[in-house]
Amino acid sequence: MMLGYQTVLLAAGIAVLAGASWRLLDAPTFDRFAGRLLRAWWRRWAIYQRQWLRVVSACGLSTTDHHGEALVPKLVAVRSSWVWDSLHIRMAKGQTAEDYGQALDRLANSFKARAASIRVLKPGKIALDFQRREPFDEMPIPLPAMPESIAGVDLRKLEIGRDEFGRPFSLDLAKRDLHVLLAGESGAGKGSWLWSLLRALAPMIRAGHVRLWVIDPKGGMEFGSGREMFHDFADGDRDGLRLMRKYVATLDERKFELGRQGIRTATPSRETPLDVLICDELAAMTAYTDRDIRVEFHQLLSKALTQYRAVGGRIIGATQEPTKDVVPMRGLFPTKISLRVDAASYVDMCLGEGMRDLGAFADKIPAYLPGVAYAKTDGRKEPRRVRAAFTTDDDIAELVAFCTELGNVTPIRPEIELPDGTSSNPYEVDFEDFEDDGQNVDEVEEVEYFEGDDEEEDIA
Ligand SMILES: Nc1ncnc2c1ncn2[C@@H]1O[C@H](COP(=O)(O)OP(=O)(O)OP(=O)(O)O)[C@@H](O)[C@H]1O
Repeated sequence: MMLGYQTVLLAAGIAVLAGASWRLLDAPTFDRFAGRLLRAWWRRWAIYQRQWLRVVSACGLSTTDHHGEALVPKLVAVRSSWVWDSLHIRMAKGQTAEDYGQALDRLANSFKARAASIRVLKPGKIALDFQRREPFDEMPIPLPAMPESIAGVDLRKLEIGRDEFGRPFSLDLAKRDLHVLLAGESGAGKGSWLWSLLRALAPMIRAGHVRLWVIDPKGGMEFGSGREMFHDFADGDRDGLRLMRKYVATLDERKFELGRQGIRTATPSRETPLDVLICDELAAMTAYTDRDIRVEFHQLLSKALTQYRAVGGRIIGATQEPTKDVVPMRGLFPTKISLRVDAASYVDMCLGEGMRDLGAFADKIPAYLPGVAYAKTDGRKEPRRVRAAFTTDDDIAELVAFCTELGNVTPIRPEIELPDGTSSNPYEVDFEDFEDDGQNVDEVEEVEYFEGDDEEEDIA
């Protein structure tokens, strides 16, 4: 049966209307499933293919063969994400990727791109990546309000910042983001990610349901101001090893204790707190230190990453160089975050093989946008571009005051050397001496954080 042109027009109209409403209602999922295909198709024909010949000629990328015939590189495919367009190109005979590298700025200007980069896909084939927009230029990232009580903390949704569509971005320390690796060069904004996470956990820290073990081996530069709210703190490499030993011994003990009781998973509480270990510069513990520290730390860290998930062990490791020497165990971190990194090769080292090809151009994050990162979580193929909110020194002071006001955080007390050569902790208190009058504990309903409902997270 022949369809009348009115029917075809009507069907097309309905499809356009449905697409437009979908985009309006949920731009991110529209982009993920339909937008990027439509956009790639549209941009290929409307922009790149139309201007291709002119641009490659103007940029000196077309040549001639011995008959004087033009040899022109071929545009074979266009892929498009919200921020980047990738042009797959078969180079003309006699060309190398280097030729395109030298013409990169000219190509970017010709296509009005903000930045460009080149990748070799296979012999004879390259990808040119053009950044079209910078969503974070215009987007303020509000610091999420600090939850007031532990009832307000959902371990599955610890808000850190916003993604490139302006949606809240959260980490899930209950199930998905059990250990997190953060890579970023100096000044890339690793601190903003770490402090945002602590802020989201604040009431649980205050109640003693989350304990923080912090190794800041660069002399306490990043975390020194928070030491009062940490269960344990080390500002050097040898002390970091001491802390790590203690962490592993504590969780080992808990693992065996719960095992003896037949409990397979622990619920965060004062008895079985979520023990979050943060190491601000892994390289200082795993690479640039004495061999004895390196070897033992590496062994303990690998153990901590593999054995304590169910009993409340979480590791957040940060590094400037996500190389094999520094983080040989990076495959054990289910969630990886790459802020601005020094080298293109660091992107896949941090996020995993092939992530840069999927659009995680972390080496191209502009220096004027600290806190922007690509986040790769298990179970999701593509990385997401995200910016963490910025926690100022005043916010940190407020956080520390809040977390310590009930006195549930074990204070860091230095050991002092006694005249007889032994050492003692002058502040050590035997807690058995005190009756717990229940005043210092937040009222909470018991929530099973590690097992239980499988409610879908908001962001697929
Ligand atoms: N999310 C953010 N939003 C806005 N500005 C930020 C953000 N994160 C960091 N900054 C700015 O960038 C500066 C450097 O950030 P930060 O010290 O966190 O980097 P870093 O990666 O921890 O560096 P280093 O490894 O040298 O400690 C901060 O002082 C702040 O001014």
